[in-house]
Amino acid sequence: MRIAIIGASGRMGKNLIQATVEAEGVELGAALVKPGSSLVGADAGEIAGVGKLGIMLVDSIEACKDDFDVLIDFTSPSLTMENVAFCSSYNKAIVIGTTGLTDEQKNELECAANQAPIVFAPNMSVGVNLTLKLLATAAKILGDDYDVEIVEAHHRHKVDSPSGTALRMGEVVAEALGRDLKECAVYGREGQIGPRTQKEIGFETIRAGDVVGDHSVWFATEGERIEIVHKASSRMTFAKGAVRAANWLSGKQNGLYDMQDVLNLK
Ligand SMILES: NC(=O)C1=CN([C@@H]2O[C@H](COP(=O)(O)OP(=O)(O)OC[C@H]3O[C@@H](n4cnc5c(N)ncnc54)[C@H](OP(=O)(O)O)[C@@H]3O)[C@@H](O)[C@H]2O)C=CC1
Ligand SMILES: O=C(O)C1=N[C@H](C(=O)O)C[C@H](O)C1
Repeated sequence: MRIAIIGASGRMGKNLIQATVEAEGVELGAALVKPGSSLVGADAGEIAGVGKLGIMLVDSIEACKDDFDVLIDFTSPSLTMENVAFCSSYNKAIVIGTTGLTDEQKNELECAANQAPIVFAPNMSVGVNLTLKLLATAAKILGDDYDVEIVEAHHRHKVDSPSGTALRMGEVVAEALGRDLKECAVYGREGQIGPRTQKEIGFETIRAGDVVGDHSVWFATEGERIEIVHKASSRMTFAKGAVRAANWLSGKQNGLYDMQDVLNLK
């Protein structure tokens, strides 16, 4: 599997280059940066701190389309949607880690998946994907007596809120409780808000310093509370998951998959 990484000089991009180089069964085919970037022509390995790889950074996906089988995209929603259109028109696989997509963009992914195999997941770490299973189990056992609150913390540069992972955690818990997250989610309370309603699922966001990604889900009732917590301490956990997903896509039929499929957790 030849992998192309777009957003190669970004926080995740550099980790993705390292994870690709370290993984078996895959190789780095291309690495892309923003059009006009001063990094065009630089060695992708040197940018990622893993030494020379002989793969020069480029700024056009069209120009390197023969150099890869699967694109890994951790960028922004609008760029990701352009890349999805490109990959589906050339029947290339794509692994998407970008968060903050609108409902309309998520629907477009479902259509594009008729023409290309796609893995789309807000969090590629094994730990978070196991946590999603634990959350469904906890919610089913605890039921409506326990208030659910989801607290997430990320670095100061993150642009979307709540995190994609927090939203997915909310969806999993809501589904297990027979609720629709769109109807029961409450974001960032402030002012004279009155008492909590029984079925709401609250989201709180912290943005500070260099936090890689913390998620904590509370189930609280009179007399006790349970907290299910995941803390990422390195972006390599996401990058390794994305490369695993890229490798997993080899020979897969067109369709929309997530990390639960990749990790066989369904
Ligand atoms: N699913 C998961 O497991 C994870 C998901 N994420 C998500 O991944 C996304 C990226 O996060 P992060 O790496 O921190 O963000 P960064 O801003 O560090 O990286 C994004 C990169 O994309 C580049 N870029 C922008 N436009 C283009 C373009 N037209 N062509 C090529 N490259 C372009 C940027 O370049 P420039 O800097 O020059 O603007 C930047 O290097 C976010 O949505 C985040 O939430 C993050 C971690 C884990
Ligand atoms: O932007 C980040 O950094 C992260 N984004 C993802 C999200 O929005 O859930 C995953 C991870 O927590 C890091």
